[in-house]
Amino acid sequence: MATKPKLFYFCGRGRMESIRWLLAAAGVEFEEEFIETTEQYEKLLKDGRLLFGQVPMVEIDGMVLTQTRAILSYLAAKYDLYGKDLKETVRINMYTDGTLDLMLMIAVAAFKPPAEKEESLALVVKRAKTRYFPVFEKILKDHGEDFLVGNKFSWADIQLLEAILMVEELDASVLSEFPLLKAFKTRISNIPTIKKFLQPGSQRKPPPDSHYVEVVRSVLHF
Ligand SMILES: N[C@@H](CCC(=O)N[C@@H](CS)C(=O)NCC(=O)O)C(=O)O
Repeated sequence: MATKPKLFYFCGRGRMESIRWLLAAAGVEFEEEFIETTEQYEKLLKDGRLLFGQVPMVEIDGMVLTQTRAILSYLAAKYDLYGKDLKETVRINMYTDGTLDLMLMIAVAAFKPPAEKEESLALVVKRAKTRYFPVFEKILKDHGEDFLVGNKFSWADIQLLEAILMVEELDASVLSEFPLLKAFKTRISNIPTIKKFLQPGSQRKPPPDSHYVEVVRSVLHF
């Protein structure tokens, strides 16, 4: 039997969370090793397992993968969540690059001092409302289909739901002007693998708290 993919990261969302979402949505079980100490991180470095000295790192199919987007696109292709041809794939890449940019703003904000953090998170909500969500609302309106690309469930749908839920944690009414995104959220949340991932006790991680921020800071020395 094939071994489960193994994820190496901190015990928090950060750059790994979209990888967890994609695996969970594909119905793939995975193991996690949480980095909690400098010694653990240095061992990974010393053993040459981190290509550019960074995590996320994922062991899968006999490979040691790093670079978040590369890992996500490998998983999307492997689990048939990456469109039926190059034209669908590039659209999925555009949509997921957009939602990754938005979610990275949230991840980075956790490490800022309180006043700056508040300002950054307000900007996230503004960007979601004015830059990102109008685009996805229009895509759904223009083609009238259930999914973002090719009328088929893909990585783009999974990551848009992840982004919507993250922004809703900052502003629960963020979808009030986006009726099609509201319906999309309900639809995608009810896909059985995703529904399961959204239940308490899954490998989904909570928003960053002060403990998470402290661990990352102390392991990475910043
Ligand atoms: N482009 C990389 C960036 C990875 C990255 O910056 N990882 C951080 C943790 S979230 C890290 O390992 N930082 C340590 C360092 O850069 O030395 C990716 O997307 O995976």
